[in-house]
Amino acid sequence: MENLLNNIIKLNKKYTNFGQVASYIPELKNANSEDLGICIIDKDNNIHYAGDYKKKFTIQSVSKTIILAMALMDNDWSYVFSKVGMEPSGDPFNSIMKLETDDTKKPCNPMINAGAIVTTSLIKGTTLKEKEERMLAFFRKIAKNDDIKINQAVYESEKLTGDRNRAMAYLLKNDGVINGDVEEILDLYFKQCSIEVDCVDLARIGLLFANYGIDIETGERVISENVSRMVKTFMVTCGMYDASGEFAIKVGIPAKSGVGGGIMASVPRKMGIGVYGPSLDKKGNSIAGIKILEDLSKQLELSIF
Ligand SMILES: NC(=O)CC[C@H](N)C(=O)O
Repeated sequence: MENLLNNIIKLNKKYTNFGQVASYIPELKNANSEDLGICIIDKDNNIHYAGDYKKKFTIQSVSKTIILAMALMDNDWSYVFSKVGMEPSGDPFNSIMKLETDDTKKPCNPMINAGAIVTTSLIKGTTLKEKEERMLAFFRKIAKNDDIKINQAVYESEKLTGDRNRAMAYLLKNDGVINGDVEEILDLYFKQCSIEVDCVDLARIGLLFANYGIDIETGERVISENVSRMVKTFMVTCGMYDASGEFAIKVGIPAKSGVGGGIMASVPRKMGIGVYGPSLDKKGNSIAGIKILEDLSKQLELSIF
C-alpha cells in the first residue's frame, strides 16, 4: 500500500504546477504550492500515508460536512431543510446569484458558502463562546485529536476580507433564512473554516462517515446512521461544487474539498481518505488532489457506482 501511495504521489506531483494556491484569503497565499500528501485509514484501523501528509492546513469548506452533521444533530431535520435545500447549485461555491433568483430565498445546499452560513447559524449554544467550544470539541472528538485548534492568522485574514460572505449573510438575514446576530454567525463560520488539520485528521473523520457514524476503535455511535448517510450524499452531489458531476464520473467517491487544499473522502464501509495539495483548479478544488483520488479509485476499485 505504501508503495502504491508513494507512486501515485510521484506520478501526480506535476499537476501542482497547473493550479494556484488560493489568494482571496490573503493568509492562504503562504502555502507551498508543490505540497502533496495523502493518508488512508481503513475499517480495520490500518493507517497508510505518503508525501506531505503531516503538513497542517486550514480545513476550510471541508468543515461544511461536519457543521451540517452538527446542525442535523442539534435541530429537527425538517427545520434544517426549511432553511437550506438539497439540490446541487451548479454555481461556484461563493455564488450569491440564486439567493436572489430562487423563489424560496434559501441556499440550494449546505456545501456552498451561503448554505454553510445557514447550517452554522443552527449550531446550538447560548453564547458565541459556547458554540465555538462545542464546535471545537466535536471536531476534536471525531478527528480523535485533542490538539486541533483554530489558526488565528487565517481566521483574522478571513474575517478581514470576507465581505462576500458578509453580503450573503445579511441577505439571508433580510430574507428571514437566518436569525440572530449576523456578525456572530459569520465569526463562527470564519472560525470553523480556520480550523487546522492534516491528512490524518481528514482520513479519521472521513472514516467515521464511511462507517455510518460508529467509531471503529470504541464501537461508540458518534453520529446517527441517517445523518452520516445524508452527509455522504451531499458530498456526492455537491461536495466538489460545480465539479461534482465530473468527480462522480471519474472518481465515484463521496468527497468534500476546501480552498486550503484539503479533500476528505469517505468510501462507505471501507475507508476514510485525507488529501492535501494547496494548488487549486479554477473551481477551487485541489488540482493534484483530484488526480490522486482518480488514480487511487481506479487502482483499488473504490467507486461506489
Ligand atoms: N471553498 C472553500 O473552502 C471556501 C471557504 C472559505 N472560508 C470561504 O468562505 O470563502
